[in-house]
Amino acid sequence: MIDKRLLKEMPQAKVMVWKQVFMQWLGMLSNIGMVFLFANIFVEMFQDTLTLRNLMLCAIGVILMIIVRMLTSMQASRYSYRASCDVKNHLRQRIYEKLLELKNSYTQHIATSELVQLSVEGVDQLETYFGRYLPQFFYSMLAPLTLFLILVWLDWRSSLVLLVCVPLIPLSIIAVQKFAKKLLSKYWTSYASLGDSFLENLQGLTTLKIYQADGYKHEEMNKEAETFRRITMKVLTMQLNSVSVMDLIAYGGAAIGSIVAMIAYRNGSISLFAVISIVLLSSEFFIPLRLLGSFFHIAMNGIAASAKIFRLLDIPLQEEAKCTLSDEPVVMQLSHVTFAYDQQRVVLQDVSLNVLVNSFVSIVGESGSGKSTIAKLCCGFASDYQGSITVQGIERSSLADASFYKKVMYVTHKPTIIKGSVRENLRMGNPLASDEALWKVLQDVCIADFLQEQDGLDTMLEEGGQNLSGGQRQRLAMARALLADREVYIFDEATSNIDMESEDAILQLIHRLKKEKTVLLITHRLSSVVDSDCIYVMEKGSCVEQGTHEELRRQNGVYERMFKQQQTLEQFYKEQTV
Ligand SMILES: Nc1ncnc2c1ncn2[C@@H]1O[C@H](COP(=O)(O)OP(=O)(O)OP(=O)(O)O)[C@@H](O)[C@H]1O
Repeated sequence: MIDKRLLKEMPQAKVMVWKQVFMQWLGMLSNIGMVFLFANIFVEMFQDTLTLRNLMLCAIGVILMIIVRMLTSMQASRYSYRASCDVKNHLRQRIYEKLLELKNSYTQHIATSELVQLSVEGVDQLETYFGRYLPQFFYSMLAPLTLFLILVWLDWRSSLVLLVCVPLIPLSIIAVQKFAKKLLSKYWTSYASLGDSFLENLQGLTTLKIYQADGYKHEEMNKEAETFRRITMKVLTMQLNSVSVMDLIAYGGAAIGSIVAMIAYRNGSISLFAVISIVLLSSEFFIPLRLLGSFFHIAMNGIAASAKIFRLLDIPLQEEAKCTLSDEPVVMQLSHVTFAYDQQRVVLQDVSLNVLVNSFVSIVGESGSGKSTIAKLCCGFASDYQGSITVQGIERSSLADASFYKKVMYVTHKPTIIKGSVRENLRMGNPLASDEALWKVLQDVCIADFLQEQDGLDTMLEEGGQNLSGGQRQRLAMARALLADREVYIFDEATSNIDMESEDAILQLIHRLKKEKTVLLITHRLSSVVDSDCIYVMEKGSCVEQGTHEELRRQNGVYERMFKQQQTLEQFYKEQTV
C-alpha cells in the first residue's frame, strides 16, 4: 500500500504529506471539541439546566471550532496541492533527463506513445497518490487511535469495540489489493497498446487508405478497444464492489459501537454526555479509512504507472563517454566489427573499413546489407558492437558525442526539419552565416528558385517540414549540413528523394567537397561512386569486395554485376524519356 521507493524519490512531497496529516489531525481535534460542546448542550437541555450564558458560551466555542476546522482544511488542501506539484515536476523532470541521457536509444526500450501516456496520465495518477492517498493513509492510522485515547475515558468498552472493528477496512483493502495489482498492470498494458496502435494507424492513414487496409485496421483497433473496455469495466467493478464492502464495515462497526454505548448507558454505567459523544463520534473512527478506500484505486493505478516509470528510469546507461578529439585530422577505422540490433540476428559480420583524411570513401550494396548500420555505429547510435571502431585512434564508445559532431556531419535520407523559418533551419548549421552565404548554399543544392517564389529565407516551415516535398526537405538538410562546414561528411542516401537532374548537381557538389573534406558516401547509385578512392561492397552484412571502381570492375564480382544492372536500367530510363 505504501511504495517505499516513491517516498524516497520525493523527499519534498514527503514533508508536505506530513504537514497535511498534521492539519487533518488538528481538524479532527476541533471536530471532537465541537461534538463535546453539542453533547453538553443536549445534556443541559435534557436536564433543564441550560442557561442563556451557557448557550452563548457553547455557540462561541462551536464557531471557534468551525473556524479552526476551516483553516486546517484549507491549509491541508494547500499542502496537498504543493505535494502534487512537486511530484509532477520532479517525475516529469526525471523522465525528461533520462530521455536526454538515453538519447536516440530510448526507442529501443519504450514506444514513444507509451512514453507520452506515462509522462502525462501516469504522472497525473501519482498526483492523487501523494496529494490525497498518502496523507489519508497516515491520517486514518492516527485518527482512530486519537479517538480511542479520548473516548476511552468516557466508556472503554464501546471505544474498544470501535477500535477493534477499524482494522477490518484495511484487511478488506489488502484482500482487494492482491487482485487489483495484477488487474491494473493488465489495464495499463492494454491502454498503452491501444494508444500505440491508434498513433501508428493515424500516422499511416494515407498508406492504409492506398492499400485499402483501413477497414481491416479499423476492425483490429475495435478489437483492441473492446479488450480495453472489458478490462476497464473489470477495474470499475472491482472498485465498486470493494467500496460496498468498506461501507458495510464502516457503518456496521459504527452501529455496533453505538449499540454497546447505549447498552452501557441503559445499565447506568456511563453518563448521557458519554453516550451522546460516543454515538456522534463513532463514525469518525471509520470515515478516514473509508475515504482512504475511495482513493485507494486511483493510488493503485498510480503505483502501477510508477512501476512503469521506474522501469524507464532504471534503464542502465552506458558509461559516459569522456574522450574528446584533438585538432588533428580525423581518421575513422572499423576493424572486425560485428553487430546485432536484437542479439538474435547479426546484421554486420566482421566488417573492416578505413576512412582516411581527405579521402572519398563509398559504401554500396543491396538494400538491407548493413550500409546504414555502419554509419549509425560510426555516429555512436549503439555501442554494443564487437571489434573496434576508432576515430583518431579513440574507441567510438569512449568518445563524447559533442566532440565527435564538432568534426563530423551525418546527413540521412530522413532529415529532421524544425518548425520555423528557412533561415532558422539553416542557421542551425552556422549561426553566423550571412544571408548571402545562405542563398549561395541554397543555389548549390538547387532549391533557391523555389524559395524565391515563396517568402525567401523567411518562408515558414511546418513541423517536420510538412509543407515541403521529400526532395526539398533533403536539399534543405544538405544546405544546412554544408553550412556547418565540418571536417568529415557522412551522406547516407542523402539524395534518395531528389530528381535525377538535381541529384547530379548535388552529387557534383559532394564531389567538389572531397577536395577539402573527408566524405563517406552511402548510396544505391553506383554511377556516383566511380571517383571514390575506395568503394566497399556490402552483401548480407559482410564486406565482400573493396577497391577503386576500376579494380572492382576487373574483379568481375558483385560490384561488376550491380554496375552492369544499373547501367542497363539507366539506359532504359534514358530511352524511355527521350
Ligand atoms: N533499428 C533496427 N532494429 C532492428 N533491426 C534493424 C534496425 N535497423 C536496421 N535493421 C536491420 O539491419 C539490417 C541492415 O539494415 P541497414 O539499414 O543497415 O541496411 P542498408 O544496407 O542501409 O539498407 P537500405 O539500403 O535499404 O537503407 C536489415 O536487415 C534491417 O532489417
